[in-house]
Amino acid sequence: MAEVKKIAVIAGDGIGPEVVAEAEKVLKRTEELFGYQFETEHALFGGIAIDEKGTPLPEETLQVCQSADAVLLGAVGGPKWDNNPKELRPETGLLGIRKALGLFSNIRPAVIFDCLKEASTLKPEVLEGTDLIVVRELTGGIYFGEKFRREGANGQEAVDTCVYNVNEVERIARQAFEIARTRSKKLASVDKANVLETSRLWRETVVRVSADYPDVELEHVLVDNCAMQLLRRPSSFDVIVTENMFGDILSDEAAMLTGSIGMLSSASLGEGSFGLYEPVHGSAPDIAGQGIANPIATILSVALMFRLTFGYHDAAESIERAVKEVLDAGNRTGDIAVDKSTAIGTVAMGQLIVDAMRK
Ligand SMILES: NC(=O)c1ccc[n+]([C@@H]2O[C@H](COP(=O)([O-])OP(=O)(O)OC[C@H]3O[C@@H](n4cnc5c(N)ncnc54)[C@H](O)[C@@H]3O)[C@@H](O)[C@H]2O)c1
Ligand SMILES: CC(C)[C@H](C(=O)O)[C@@H](O)C(=O)O
Ligand SMILES: [Mg+2]
Repeated sequence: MAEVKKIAVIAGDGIGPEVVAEAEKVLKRTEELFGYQFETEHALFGGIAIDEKGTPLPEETLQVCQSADAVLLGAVGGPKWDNNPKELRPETGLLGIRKALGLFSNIRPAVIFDCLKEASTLKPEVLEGTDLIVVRELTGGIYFGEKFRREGANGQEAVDTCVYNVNEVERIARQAFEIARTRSKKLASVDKANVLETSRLWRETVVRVSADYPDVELEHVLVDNCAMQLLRRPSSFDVIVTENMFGDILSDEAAMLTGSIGMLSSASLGEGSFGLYEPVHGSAPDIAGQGIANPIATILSVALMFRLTFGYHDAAESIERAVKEVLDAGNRTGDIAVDKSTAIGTVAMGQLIVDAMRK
């Protein structure tokens, strides 16, 4: 009998609950097919937690996550809470949970399915051979530096500070080199070292760490150039490592190589095997409640959880193969459909994937 794995499930807001429900069906099917056992515990987080508990990250939610082996998260936020400075500030919500759980490394693979090339923003010949991962530093940089307002000579000023220490850069660099080692041994470190002091420290540190990885070919790319090269020569990238805000932006850009942000899964990791798994997309208030969100990013996040936290490679492969089969058969949610009139909904897509899973 396999050991019971505890998974904290945080559905969140907007389309979060819709896509997480499909991912939970995948967990259940995995138990039936492979005999693995999962104990799920649901917790409130984000806007719904503000409404019900008065805070985006209640203490009990943090405890549920801390006592679990992994966290499955949908998405949080929405217009109801976003603009109220007292409510869903990212620093108390998403940023707070990442920091509290020590999740400094955010892995965002952009997997291109051949049959979806028609949905991509790029021409098929430019996309050919593209398979890349953005490794985003997650608990430092301008997101976490001191922020304040002050009265300046010309009126009110707002200040966001960007801080990185050498240890923060070194640990993410080492992780990216390790990942590159398991792939095509190419690492692009993205910074803005022609302008930013944090980027100069970043580059120096990556260069120093690279001495321990002589088998990995390292290139440095300035972030503005990287944004352009991602559209010009995406297949020349394999692993991209970058700081928090650059990684946020570049991973949304990379999503469009796959056809939609509804396809991009992610893993947020710390030092051990514990991880938080979530789609890269947000709560999509514009389509929430309509049953049309693409659940594939969340379902592929479960596959990442199986690989990176549990080592259940057989079950991960079963999910990934099922997703490919369902897409190859022509099934599309609206975001990846060329002919929108043929699009299927969230539940139908989830069920097709569950039904296609095999041992
Ligand atoms: N990790 C998270 O929880 C997370 C991530 C990003 C944004 N957010 C929050 O989500 C809210 C909305 O943010 P946004 O609109 O900038 O970004 P978003 O990712 O929610 O949506 C951007 C666009 O992509 C579409 N989209 C996103 N996911 C989709 C899916 N699965 N299927 C089909 N289409 C999809 C949306 O309909 C929208 O048009 C904000 O409150 C933001 O702070 C949360
Ligand atoms: C909602 C926001 C705080 C978050 C981020 O910037 O990290 C999101 O965009 C993401 O990519 O997970
Ligand atoms: Mg983002």
